[in-house]
Amino acid sequence: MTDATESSAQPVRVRSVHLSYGHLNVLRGVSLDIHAAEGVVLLGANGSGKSTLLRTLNGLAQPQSGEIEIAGQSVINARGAALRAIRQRMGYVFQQFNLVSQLTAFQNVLFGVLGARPLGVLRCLTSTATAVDRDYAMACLERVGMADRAEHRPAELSGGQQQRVAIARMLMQQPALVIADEPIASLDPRGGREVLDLLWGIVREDNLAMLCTLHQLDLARHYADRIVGIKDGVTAIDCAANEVDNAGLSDLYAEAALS
Ligand SMILES: Nc1ncnc2c1ncn2[C@@H]1O[C@H](COP(=O)(O)OP(=O)(O)OP(=O)(O)O)[C@@H](O)[C@H]1O
Repeated sequence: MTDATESSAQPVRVRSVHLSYGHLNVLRGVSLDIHAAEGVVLLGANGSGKSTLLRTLNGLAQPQSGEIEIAGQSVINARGAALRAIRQRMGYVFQQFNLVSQLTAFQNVLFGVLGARPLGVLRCLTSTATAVDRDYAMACLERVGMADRAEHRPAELSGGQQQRVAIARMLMQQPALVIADEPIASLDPRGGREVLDLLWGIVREDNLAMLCTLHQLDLARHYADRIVGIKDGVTAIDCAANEVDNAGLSDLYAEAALS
């Protein structure tokens, strides 16, 4: 496949994915599409398999059957350089921020791109990153309003500030697809809204595709283009955010029947 075809390919295409952990059938035929510049919120009760589904997208969890394509590239059975190329397209924002505690905010952002290169950690620590990378890291910090905290370590930052640095680190990767796994679960309501405004604002401005798990239905409706809900291992809801009905959402959180 040519680069031009790859870049125009659908960011995420998941078909009939089945994944079990031993006897626990977590995903029993999940399908999901994310189109270019589309923001999708993934809903589902605790333990319904949202994080597992996210982990299948970058090959960290291996389904027993089904198809997964990221930008037209098959993830299942991808190894080595092919898997690394798929992962480089994806930027992550996690519930627990996952910043390196010994590194400053600036170094953590640099790590977003250097972590995948030879001697990447050393370059972050010894300031041997190129001027281009350093300038871009600072621009990413500026974009999330954290340039004045560039030399602070994570322990010196609030949760909301740490998540801003994590968003800058994600931007440093210049991803085509953003995966955000409960990005506000560790923040208070006001801080959470600020982080979601920032994250979704960047995604919209840069025309990125995003898959974001959330537990707040009002926020899902507010930010998403489309809402996908999983229950009992299958895609129970898949519709435009302004079309999702309350009964469907309540049913999503009614007692699950995983076995
Ligand atoms: N590596 C693993 N080995 C065995 N079981 C696992 C593993 N990872 C997840 N599970 C189980 O799979 C089920 C789905 O977990 P998952 O974390 O995907 O759910 P979730 O929808 O993200 O939940 P939450 O909303 O609580 O974060 C759970 O019952 C969990 O205990």
